[in-house]
Amino acid sequence: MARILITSALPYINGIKHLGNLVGSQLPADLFARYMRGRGNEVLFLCATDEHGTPAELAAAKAGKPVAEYCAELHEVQADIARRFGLSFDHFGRSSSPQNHKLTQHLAGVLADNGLIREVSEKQVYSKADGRFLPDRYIEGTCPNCGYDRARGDQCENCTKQLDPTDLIEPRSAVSGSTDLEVRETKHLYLRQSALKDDLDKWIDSKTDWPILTTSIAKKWLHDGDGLQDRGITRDLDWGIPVKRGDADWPGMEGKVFYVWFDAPIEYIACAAEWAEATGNDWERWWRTDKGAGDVRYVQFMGKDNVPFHTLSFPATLLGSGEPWKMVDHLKSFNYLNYDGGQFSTSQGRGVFMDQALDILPADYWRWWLLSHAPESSDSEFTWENFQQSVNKDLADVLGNFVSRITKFCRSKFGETVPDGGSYGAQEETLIAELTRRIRAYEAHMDTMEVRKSAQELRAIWVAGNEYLQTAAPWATFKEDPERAAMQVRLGLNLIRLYAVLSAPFIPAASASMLEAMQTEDSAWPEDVAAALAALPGGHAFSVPEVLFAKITDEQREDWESRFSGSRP
Ligand SMILES: Nc1ncnc2c1ncn2[C@@H]1O[C@H](COP(=O)(O)OP(=O)(O)OP(=O)(O)O)[C@@H](O)[C@H]1O
Ligand SMILES: [Zn+2]
Repeated sequence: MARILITSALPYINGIKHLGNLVGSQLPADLFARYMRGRGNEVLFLCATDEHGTPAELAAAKAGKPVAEYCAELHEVQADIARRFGLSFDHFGRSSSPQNHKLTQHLAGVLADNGLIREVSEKQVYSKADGRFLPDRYIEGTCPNCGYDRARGDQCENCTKQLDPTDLIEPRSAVSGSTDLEVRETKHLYLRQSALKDDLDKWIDSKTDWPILTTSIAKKWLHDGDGLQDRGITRDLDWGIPVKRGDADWPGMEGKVFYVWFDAPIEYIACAAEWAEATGNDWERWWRTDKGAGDVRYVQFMGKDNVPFHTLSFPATLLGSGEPWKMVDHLKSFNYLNYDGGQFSTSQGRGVFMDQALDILPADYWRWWLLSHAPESSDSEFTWENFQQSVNKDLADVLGNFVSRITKFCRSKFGETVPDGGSYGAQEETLIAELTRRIRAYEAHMDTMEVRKSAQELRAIWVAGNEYLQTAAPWATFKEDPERAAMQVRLGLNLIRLYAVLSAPFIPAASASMLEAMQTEDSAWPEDVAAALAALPGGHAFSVPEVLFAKITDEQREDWESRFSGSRP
């Protein structure tokens, strides 16, 4: 039994996530966690809301709530939706937790002790009306390059020119619109990533099995231009983790907080401490190599935009601390899922959001489509037509139909118990050989987190059962050779249990219904396929389940297509 630590990129707090966020992080992480548990491994699967930073403050202001209250509420909203999507976190924490405050301050202190933090004096725009410093993207004005009047302080989105806030003509606060701005001097802490460049480079080079998407992004940031740059890890904000050096105050840093990208990944560790406190477990045996984490395999899941922070910044924090923290072993990254000819966008409310998805269909329909179309080797696109086709074909016609046919046929000829009698012939031996080959291939793809290939193989496993049923045709056999038909039906009913076990990582609710219909709690992984297909013996009672997957009609598709064509209110 292996020990596997799994984290998903932390969903940001300022709203409900869209299907792109889901398939780029939490959902494939859940697939892997469920699979690894199914194989009998010890798994710790962690996720949390990422709660600090300016966007959270502004979203709270818009909602007319204090930011702490807003975050607490949105955390509950996200936790509830995650549960309804079947995301099987062992703990869903919060980056604002006391555990994360303590650990973030501790790591900053140790980095400073190791000479890896320097103080930098900077000029930043201060808005008197708002009573705060404004991050670049919250300053708007006219672009000096093209004259666009809503250019942001970091970039003009009209002509794409990169800007500094001081380049803008007639700058104003994007928060209040106030033009009463001034440039003030302020001091910040920088993490000396450049000093860790060679160590990081060596560490990345030792990861020979990482996706090219992951290593190419890391290498680009390490070597392009002047190479890896030092990074500011503090901000002039109210909401966040106060800058402290361990337990001690940090002279000159009063009133400042750590930058959200410094504390968010540290929450992966703090989240385990939250879990330990809630459950009485020991978190250090998952995270400290001097305290039992030496045999842990740690896998992270995220979309491509998060890769630099996970391959460079967070490892710089851990390596630089000189403490025996567990470092990531495998980093699975994803390209983007797009929505119907454009991009998913939280700020523009474009696409389908997790709560809306669950309003129209159960989680398994979405889980199957999203995972079987995961944006692995390139970006992929959600269209309603493709969604309808895949769901109807794979889930309704192949898997659902198989379950319905075999259970209903058995009930009509043998009653609701697994029939006795008959023995395997050549056809059954061939099927078992094919299933064995395919299940071993499925395991290999799941082990290496090849999400689409895993889905393809699982579908092929379902198809093999359907084809067997079609050619064995127990309804025809029954007339001449009822014993043989009994054996065919018994095999078919056992296939339902086998499918439930294999499919659980993708479609956990449907799998549970299948096991319930088969009246069994035996969800042992089929190491030996022939033995697995004898798990339900003659005489075992079962029931005919409700329709597992209903087909999506053209009317439904058209209705949803128009309902989700604009932006979320
Ligand atoms: N369209 C997408 N397809 C796949 N993954 C995505 C997509 N958009 C974001 N992600 C990933 O979703 C995860 C959660 O992201 P987060 O909550 O920070 O939202 P985000 O990146 O700000 O997205 P958005 O700007 O659309 O709100 C991250 O790992 C991110 O890389
Ligand atoms: Zn411009």
